[in-house]
Amino acid sequence: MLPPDAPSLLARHVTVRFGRHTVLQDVTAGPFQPGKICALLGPNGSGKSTLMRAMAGLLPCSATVTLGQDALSALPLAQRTQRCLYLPQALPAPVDLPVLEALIAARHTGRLHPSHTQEDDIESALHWLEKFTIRDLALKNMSALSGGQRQLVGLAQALSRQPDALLLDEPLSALDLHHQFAVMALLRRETIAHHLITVLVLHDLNAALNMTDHVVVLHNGVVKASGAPTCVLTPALLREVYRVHARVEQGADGRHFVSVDGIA
Ligand SMILES: Nc1ncnc2c1ncn2[C@@H]1O[C@H](COP(=O)(O)OP(=O)(O)OP(=O)(O)O)[C@@H](O)[C@H]1O
Repeated sequence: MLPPDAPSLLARHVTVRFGRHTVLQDVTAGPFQPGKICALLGPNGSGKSTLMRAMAGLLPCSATVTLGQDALSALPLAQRTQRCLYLPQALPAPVDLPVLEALIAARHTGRLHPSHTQEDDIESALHWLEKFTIRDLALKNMSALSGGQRQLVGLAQALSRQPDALLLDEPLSALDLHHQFAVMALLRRETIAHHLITVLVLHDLNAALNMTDHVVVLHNGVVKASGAPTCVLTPALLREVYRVHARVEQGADGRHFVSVDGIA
């Protein structure tokens, strides 16, 4: 049950230009609801990362971003990041630091925890490593991790900071099938348990269909459609936006999948 005052995230009037190229034109995205996972979809170059970075305050742009009654766009960046955290598509830098320390450093970024003891910090870091089933990496150096392991550590760092809203840019891109499913299931559990607002960029439409509550489709600088995944991903939208002849089908187990017949 959600608390009655649980805030939702809303971005309005997002216009972003790079030189003469207008990437987003007066986009309204949201409200993204607490306790729900929303996938931001769209073809390459459609502006998904740009929209996320604009929502997180990482791009100079005209936009009004609110979290409940609070205008995030009026907050200093450090404060804004505590409430609405963007995890970029690029993997965390392979710094010369053990994973455990990288987790502790992330917990302290932009925030002072005067009441936290070193034991608290270590316990919290181990807790998040455990959740991502990577506790065995605790003492390994960040620079010695594989791409997928770095992505898992980046996600653990992001979740450990406990923002109100998490904006995850292609969080599954370096993960094998097992970890893709495990991470999506973990995100769902955390989203529900902590009334998190989780927005993620996905290219895997099957994951969007089966593991998210809502999708927003970007195309040519505007929101083309938004709503429940199976309602939005129609053959007409897949043809126009993704340029494929395809349809969503349902397997005997109830799960949905995209069946592609060819390129449109
Ligand atoms: N810093 C920048 N300078 C100039 N153009 C940019 C910049 N960042 C993004 N763009 C352009 O903005 C458009 C949208 O880019 P964005 O990264 O938001 O797309 P995306 O939907 O996330 O794509 P992908 O699925 O390929 O990651 C692209 O045409 C890109 O070339």
